[in-house]
Amino acid sequence: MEQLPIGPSGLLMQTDFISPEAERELLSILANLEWPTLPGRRSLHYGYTFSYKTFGIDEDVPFNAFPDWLVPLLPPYENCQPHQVCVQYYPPGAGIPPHVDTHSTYDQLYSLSLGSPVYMQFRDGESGDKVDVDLPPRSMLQLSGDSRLHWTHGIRARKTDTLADGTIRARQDRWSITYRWLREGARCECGDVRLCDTAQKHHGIEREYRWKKGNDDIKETIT
Ligand SMILES: O=C(O)CCC(=O)C(=O)O
Ligand SMILES: [Fe+2]
Repeated sequence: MEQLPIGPSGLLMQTDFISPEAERELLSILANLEWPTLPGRRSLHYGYTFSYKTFGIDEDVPFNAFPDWLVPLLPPYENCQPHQVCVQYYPPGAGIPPHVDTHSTYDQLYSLSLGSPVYMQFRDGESGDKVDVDLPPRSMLQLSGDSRLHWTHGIRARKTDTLADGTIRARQDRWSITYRWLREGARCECGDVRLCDTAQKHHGIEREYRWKKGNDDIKETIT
């Protein structure tokens, strides 16, 4: 993994995490999965299920084992397998609102991009800085440090991205595989009252949860 020269600190990428042939095979497997019939972004979940009551894992739902095709795609950088994996499909024009993945619940966070390249936007709510990071297909992205905790990330819902040289790039179908590990003790110590649910709880801040269709473990942040 290499630190990206742009964006918040802690943003690491490994390009060509899989070969173009492996990507082609994978996309034919994904095409045959039973996706929810929704307009816009669609998600499938493996591993543990998120609980809206405890904001941790739902102890009542058994671990949904990783299918064979997913196992070789698990990031090899951590000392255990992820606790939760979310496979998402974005038709052209679909995005994901700016958010941080829940601090208290999740620790490490990785995402593998497949299909269309897309710009992911990182935002620092404090300074107002926005940075567009191009996610090439077959790249593995790690969000750690500031990029994980103190900047939001999201994908604008639009059909094109305008590149740095002014070229307009049409979006095609995109898939991503997001990997999450549970945070030990389910408490985050970062103290960021804007974005951290643990810090907000300490300060008695009532948060407004807005659950997302098809990707329910993500909530809108209060930037
Ligand atoms: O599609 C992606 O690459 C990332 C999606 C995301 O931010 C998430 O699932 O939390
Ligand atoms: Fe996310």
